[in-house]
Amino acid sequence: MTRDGTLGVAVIGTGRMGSDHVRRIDEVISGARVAAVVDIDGERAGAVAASVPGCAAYTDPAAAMADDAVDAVLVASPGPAHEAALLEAFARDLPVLCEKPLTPDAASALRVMEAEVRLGHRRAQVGFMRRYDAEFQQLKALLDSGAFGRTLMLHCTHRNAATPPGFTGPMTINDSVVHEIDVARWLLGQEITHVTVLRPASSSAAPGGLSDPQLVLFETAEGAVVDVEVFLNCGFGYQVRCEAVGEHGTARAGDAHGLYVNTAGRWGGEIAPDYVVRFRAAYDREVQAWVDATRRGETTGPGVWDGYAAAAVCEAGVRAQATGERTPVTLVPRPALYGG
Ligand SMILES: NC(=O)c1ccc[n+]([C@@H]2O[C@H](COP(=O)([O-])OP(=O)(O)OC[C@H]3O[C@@H](n4cnc5c(N)ncnc54)[C@H](O)[C@@H]3O)[C@@H](O)[C@H]2O)c1
Ligand SMILES: O[C@H]1[C@H](O)[C@@H](O)[C@H](O)[C@@H](O)[C@H]1O
Repeated sequence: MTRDGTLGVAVIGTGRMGSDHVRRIDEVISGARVAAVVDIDGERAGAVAASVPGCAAYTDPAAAMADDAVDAVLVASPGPAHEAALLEAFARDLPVLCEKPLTPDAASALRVMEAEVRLGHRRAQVGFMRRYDAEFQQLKALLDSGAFGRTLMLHCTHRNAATPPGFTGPMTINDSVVHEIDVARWLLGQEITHVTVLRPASSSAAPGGLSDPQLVLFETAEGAVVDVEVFLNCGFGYQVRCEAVGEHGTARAGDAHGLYVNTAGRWGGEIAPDYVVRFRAAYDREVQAWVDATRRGETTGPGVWDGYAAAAVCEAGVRAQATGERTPVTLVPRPALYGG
């Protein structure tokens, strides 16, 4: 850390999320600065580095992590590149904020978890940003207060305007539904034991071969049921909602549509175009929380066990998607490092 205690961060991957996190660290949050950026596309890394005073550009994550100005790492490369970056950071005992998913499959997530367990202390926070969204936090506090009794069901909606090019069927689970997997585990405080995926007739807006929308069902260890409508080419905007059904009441997060407007014989609010807009404040809080905890020498928030458990559920989900069968989730025992 620099003499004033500011955290020097290397941001790995300078695409949509990485460049937004660079802007966030540079302009929005306190206690950190972007010391380096890394992208296998050197031109992109160079262009992003040029926008931040004193920022170095690299094409190799290991070289950036060896830079003396780097105290911590924010991983925003695509999921398949996360394992290598995490293992390199652990080898140097550097704190990490890793964008979701931790890794795209359970075996690689397990390798990452084993490496952190060998290190002997938690070093990574996983980018499940909904845990930092104000409405989701209110919902969590309400359920934890016990006012609604046991939570019996969650009804979730996850809609995107359109999928980016190259989006595949398994990504529906691994990249999108992974958020509901984390939200369900977090809100209910239970592991998911079984996954079922139903595939209605696809929308004509779905790119060739992609099953969209889908209905994903989770069953949990204490008998709760979670349904997720995931519709990634809905066309009209970005919508994420979660309604909890308790014994004594229901509550729904995700309806804040900004200004409520009456005009020309109609009433209504706005729908965010994408996650960058909808979850802007949550990303800000998430990165600030990571920086604050790291400067205190702590690791907080969703961690590697959460990333591993989510990857195991995703793996069952991808199998359930292909077979149409109710598919069990297999988890290794929870290591003591994560409260097991
Ligand atoms: N939390 C969220 O809501 C959210 C939203 C979008 C994306 N994400 C996650 O953020 C990550 C990045 O997604 P994105 O949409 O910004 O992708 P992107 O394709 O826009 O950017 C990825 C960047 O990483 C670079 N890259 C690829 N391999 C690399 C490597 N080995 N080392 C360094 N750089 C590498 C690419 O050249 C590209 O510039 C993914 O894990 C994704 O799932 C999270
Ligand atoms: O990578 C993105 C991101 O995680 C968004 O939050 C989610 O809504 C999208 O479906 C997914 O593709």
